[in-house]
Amino acid sequence: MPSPTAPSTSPDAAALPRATVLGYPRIGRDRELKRALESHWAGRTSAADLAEAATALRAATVTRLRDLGLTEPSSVPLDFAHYDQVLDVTLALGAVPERFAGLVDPAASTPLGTDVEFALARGTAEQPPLEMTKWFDSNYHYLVPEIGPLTPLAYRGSSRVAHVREAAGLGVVGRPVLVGPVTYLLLAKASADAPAGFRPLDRLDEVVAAYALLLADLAAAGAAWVQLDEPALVSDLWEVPREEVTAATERAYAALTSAAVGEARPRILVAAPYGRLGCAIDPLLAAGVEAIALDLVRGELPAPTAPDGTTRDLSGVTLLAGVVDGHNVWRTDLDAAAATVAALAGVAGGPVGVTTSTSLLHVPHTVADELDDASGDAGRSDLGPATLPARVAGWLAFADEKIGEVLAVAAGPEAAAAAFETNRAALADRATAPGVVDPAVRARAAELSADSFSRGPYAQRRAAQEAALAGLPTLPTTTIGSFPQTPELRLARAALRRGELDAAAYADAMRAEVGRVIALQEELGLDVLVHGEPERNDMVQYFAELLDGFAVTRNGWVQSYGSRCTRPSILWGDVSRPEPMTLAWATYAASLTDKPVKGMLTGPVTILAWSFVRDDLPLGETANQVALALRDEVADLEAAGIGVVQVDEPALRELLPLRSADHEAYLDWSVGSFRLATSGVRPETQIHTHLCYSEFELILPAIDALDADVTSIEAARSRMELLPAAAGFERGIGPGVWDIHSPRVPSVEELVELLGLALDSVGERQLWVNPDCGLKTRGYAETRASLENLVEAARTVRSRVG
Ligand code: MET
Ligand SMILES: [Zn+2]
Repeated sequence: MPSPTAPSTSPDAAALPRATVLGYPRIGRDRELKRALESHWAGRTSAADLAEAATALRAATVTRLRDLGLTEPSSVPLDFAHYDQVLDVTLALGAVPERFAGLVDPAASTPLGTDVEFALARGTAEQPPLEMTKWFDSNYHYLVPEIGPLTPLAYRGSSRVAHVREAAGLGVVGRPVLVGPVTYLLLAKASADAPAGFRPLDRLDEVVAAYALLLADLAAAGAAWVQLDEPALVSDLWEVPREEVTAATERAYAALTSAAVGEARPRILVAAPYGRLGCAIDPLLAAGVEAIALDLVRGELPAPTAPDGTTRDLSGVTLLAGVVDGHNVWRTDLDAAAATVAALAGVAGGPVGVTTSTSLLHVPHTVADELDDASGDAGRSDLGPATLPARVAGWLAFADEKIGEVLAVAAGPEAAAAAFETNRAALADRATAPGVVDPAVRARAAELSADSFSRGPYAQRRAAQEAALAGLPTLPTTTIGSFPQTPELRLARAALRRGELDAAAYADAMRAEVGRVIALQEELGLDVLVHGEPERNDMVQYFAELLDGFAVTRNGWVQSYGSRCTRPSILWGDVSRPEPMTLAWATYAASLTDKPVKGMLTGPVTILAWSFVRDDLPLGETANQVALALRDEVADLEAAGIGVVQVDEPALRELLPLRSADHEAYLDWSVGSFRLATSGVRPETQIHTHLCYSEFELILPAIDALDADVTSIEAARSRMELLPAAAGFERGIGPGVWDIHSPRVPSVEELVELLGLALDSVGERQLWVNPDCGLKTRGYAETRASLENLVEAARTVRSRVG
């Protein structure tokens, strides 16, 4: 075991700062990066213009972080990426998939440019981009590396080196941040040409050799510390068994620390955000990394003994206590955080640093942008009227405010007495504010019994539904809910927001669209119709705006992927439904046709997953509150004669905890909340659900337990791969046959073929015919052509099965 070089905790250049953050939003307070990227992609600006804008944004960020108080050496994280931090490592390693090889000169070892970067991120006319998937349990998406036995893996230079020099030019010793080698390879998938059994982790040694060169480059540029993010260590969701992950971690970091600190490398901080590190700390200790950042919001203090009974020696390592939540927007309880830091110092046997639990990538820039200009607190006049109640804003800390919290905790309750005092007052205000606890909501939740979560036996429901929906053919056709969001619809919404269109005129425009969507579906011959969701800006925000207990921000943008941002709602109080939310649209649509119209709701888990949730109530209880509001909506729809209701849960897989030990509890409350929302109906009312975006094998039993009468699920891209595993399903299932992620129109033949594959696994009485997901991002040309083919394919297969 290499002997660790312990950094001292005295304030010299080698010491890790007492206060830092693991990362900062990259998109810019006014989404400068988004605009710079999109105008470059649209051909309006050159690569040099983009580089200039990005340099200016980095300089503004470094200066801002310093001005906010991150003044110690190495306390400012340098984590800027044009598009994605995982893609940055792919570029540094030259790990370009074979299909893009033509873009790269293999002989040269120069850094890859933005042409290659954006080809991998966005695809080219000929080649599809890297796949994109969710980053741990966040709503950020990274680009999945594709690694095979022959994929190039040699250091080609990293943009971080220039970023270190830029910061130095501003008088700041920055701390470059990179995804670590173990996490990089665990996030990768085997390339299409890799032999069976090949795993990207098999190429660890080459990747580590490349990182060693990168580290040397960073040291030469003046970096005293580097931060390597290893969130993979807190997760069990890998195909590679944990012992192998542990062994790989020790091997990788022993190799990296074997170089001398100084010219050959900076000191190494390994960050383990998003959960409990547990025993995965041992290989890091054994390898002698200089510092480890622990997520103490989700995770816990290291136990004094390792599983083998030996005492853990923490004397050689600096620990950073991640006590400020990087993943949510609430003010930290500073007293509790200070106590946790003290407890960690007790375990560590010496002083520890203070940081965020994760990068601040997941929260907006600053609460100041949500305050009314009149508040005088840096209010912005260019953002329109404030949308967040001022009182709620007082309970929040976004990225900039969280930096203040880290500094306050590091200083301690005496030195930062004023900050602690303000904090206590804000927390007390939140605890007692009306709406945070709504006695009527709590009373209703307390009355729930097992009956509230279950419907009658399926056989009985099926018979009742067959009678109620007697006009439906076998293999009924339907869509997932949304129809194309045309420029006219977006313009109408913008005009409503600006006050140029009044609510009545807006509603008329939406009703007209519902009329067009119903007429189109009748013309195409679809069987179960939808109203098309024209009135919804977003499938979660639409409900958040109508439910009590939620607030929306005006500038609370968070990067979702590349240049895309979302503005999650903030769930701050007990949830209830002041009035029906979708009823008028559904009944209007139903009045235009004799065919069944499917009501359309977003499920409780998805509403929580895509909002900032409260931290003062267990998620399961919040989910039940949302479920009860939805249950009332379902009841209203049923009473108004809507006999089919779909409750979408595309995020069911996304919230699955990273540790297997936590799965059961999660699936219990998440499945429970869906059942609570949907089980109040009569047997003849048909409940649908819809899932997409993820691989669902792992949670098939939970999907079954939702007990929906019909489940539509994304399946076209994977060519029905999931279905054999779903063979035990007895209820209706609609595997998507049209991949709606591109404008490509699937032919009747290929749709027939996919339906044939589906029928290998599920019975013809169970099979529904539908696209993979909603059509809101599609245009009408391909929508019409694809749905025509879909209806035709269903007819063809129907005539075969009789
Ligand atoms: C991401 S799932 C989307 C479901 C929604 N009903 C729609 O059709 O858009
Ligand atoms: Zn979907």
